[in-house]
Amino acid sequence: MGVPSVESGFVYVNDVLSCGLRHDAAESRHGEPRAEGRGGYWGGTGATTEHTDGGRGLTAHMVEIEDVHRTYGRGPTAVHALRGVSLTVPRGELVAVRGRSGSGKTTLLNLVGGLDAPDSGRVAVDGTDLASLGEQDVLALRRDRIGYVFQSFALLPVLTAAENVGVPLRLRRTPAAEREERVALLLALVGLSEHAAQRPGELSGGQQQRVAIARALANRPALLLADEPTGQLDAETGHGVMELLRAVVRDEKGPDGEGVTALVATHDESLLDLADRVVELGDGVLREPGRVSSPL
Ligand SMILES: Nc1ncnc2c1ncn2[C@@H]1O[C@H](COP(=O)(O)OP(=O)(O)OP(=O)(O)O)[C@@H](O)[C@H]1O
Repeated sequence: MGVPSVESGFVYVNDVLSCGLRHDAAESRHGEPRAEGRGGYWGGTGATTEHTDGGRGLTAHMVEIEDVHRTYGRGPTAVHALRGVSLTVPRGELVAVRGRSGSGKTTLLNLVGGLDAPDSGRVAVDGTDLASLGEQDVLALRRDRIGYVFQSFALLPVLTAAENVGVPLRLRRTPAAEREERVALLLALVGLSEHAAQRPGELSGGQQQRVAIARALANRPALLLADEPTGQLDAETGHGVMELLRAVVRDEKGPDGEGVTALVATHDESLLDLADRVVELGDGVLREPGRVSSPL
């Protein structure tokens, strides 16, 4: 069998990036079809929410989740992953969602990332109600406005660090010179300029996650969704990666001066002090530590 080409790598990563956080999201673990046809997303007209700041026309909240329910399966084996979750994430904040394994963190991030639709309730991202978007609009939102960071890094092993970072730019057909400039800048941002020519297998786990964060930033997303980004790293390396996400949310600005917002799922207690706000998922309900009940 021949060596996989860069092009086949793009096809793969396009799948990964457009499928987002959970690679098996296209079909549920129980064979349940995804949201299409369930009366969920991708049938609508693109309505926006109303609470704009009046100046730039942006909503105050990057993410608005209102009384969202999501159940997998039916009958006695049904799993009520989310049971009336409400949450707002203001622009420019880093919000951490913590909760034990199986508490619904990935389910929540999938809904925000437009990979799945709630059974009921409302999810709005960047001022747009996702239920009002058609499929192509959801794809465009994911490609242009959201960056994903996975626990497993999801880098292409045949590509160098620089090529991995450049994949989203290639998918958007960004001219080579512009692409190379942005890749160099991003690798410098994550402290990996010296490692540009190395492949993932030649990098440590922490370095690989830094490459993945640089890739997530390539298209200047307004929202970063990170699902257990430190889950495969030791405590110290994980803290470094979380500090990087913190710095990105504090310092990075898009071409229009807009900052980055992040929603990060983690069960690592040591990372929580870096968040602007921590919310906790348990039994399908969201709580702010110290508070008794949602909504938040
Ligand atoms: N596609 C699916 N089909 C059926 N059940 C699912 C599906 N996805 C998640 N679940 C169930 O929903 C619940 C919440 O899962 P979810 O993956 O959102 O939790 P999590 O907090 O992200 O867990 P982890 O930290 O282990 O990744 C679990 O009981 C899980 O088994």
